[in-house]
Amino acid sequence: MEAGNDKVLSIRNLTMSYGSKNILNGINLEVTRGQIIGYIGPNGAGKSTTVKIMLGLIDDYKGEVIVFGQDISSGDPSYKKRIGYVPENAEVYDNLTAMEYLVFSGELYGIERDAAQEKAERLLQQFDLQEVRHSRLSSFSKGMKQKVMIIASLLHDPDLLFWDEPLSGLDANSMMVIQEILAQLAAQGKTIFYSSHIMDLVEKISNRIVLLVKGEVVADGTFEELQELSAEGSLSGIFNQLTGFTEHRSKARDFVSIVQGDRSDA
Ligand SMILES: Nc1ncnc2c1ncn2[C@@H]1O[C@H](COP(=O)(O)OP(=O)(O)OP(=O)(O)O)[C@@H](O)[C@H]1O
Repeated sequence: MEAGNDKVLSIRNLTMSYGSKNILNGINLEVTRGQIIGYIGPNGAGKSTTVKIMLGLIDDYKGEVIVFGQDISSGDPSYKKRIGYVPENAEVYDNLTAMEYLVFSGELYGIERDAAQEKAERLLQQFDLQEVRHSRLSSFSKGMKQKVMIIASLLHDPDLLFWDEPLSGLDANSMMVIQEILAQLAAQGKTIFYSSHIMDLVEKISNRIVLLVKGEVVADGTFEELQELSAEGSLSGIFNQLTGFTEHRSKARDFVSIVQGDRSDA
């Protein structure tokens, strides 16, 4: 633990471009232990790019990124041992069985093979997946795969979690369990960075919401604080307003009237 220091992550003036296209335009974020951050924004806003930088996968950024007190540009990868990651899409592992994938993931993080296997078995059982643990991931439903990815990200009991759309495909009961797991992990001082397009869920799960638009943070606060910025009551309404999208009603009205036989161009 970082004695007496609650700061987990610090991003200062982060900019990044692909060729001549500016993707991140000066992001500043300070994150402390126990926060569940809903990291949201329109497609292409730069969410995954920011996460990839924090994971050390992209290094040609400008600005400062400090994780657990370590400037990640120093080249020392040790901070990654304390990170868990659920990628949006992990189909590359489809040919492995659930157990193979989990043991492999555990070993990557330095857990002994037997210990990884035992912990994986117990966690799979919690998600009712023990009977299919030796089946290939390619035969799993989307929600089953997501559960395996979630277990893989937690096997080494990390302090910082990056979850990219982790609950897509999960049924309502499983979502409630995961939501509760996140709350309990955060209460124990873990930090969760959570990217999703499912606004109702972000609203429920996060204790802080960061909205990114065109590579800039346009809102950062609790859901209640964001509500003060907007006339809208729900997070999806706030999202629409702050991203400048206000035509959903007129678009829907036009669409429905065409469906119902309106032949005018109006
Ligand atoms: N490898 C790459 N080469 C060139 N441009 C890229 C690359 N990866 C991402 N981009 C561009 O960077 C921008 C930000 O992409 P990013 O994936 O970070 O967005 P995002 O907010 O995660 O979007 P989504 O919600 O769709 O996942 C987009 O315009 C995308 O086209």
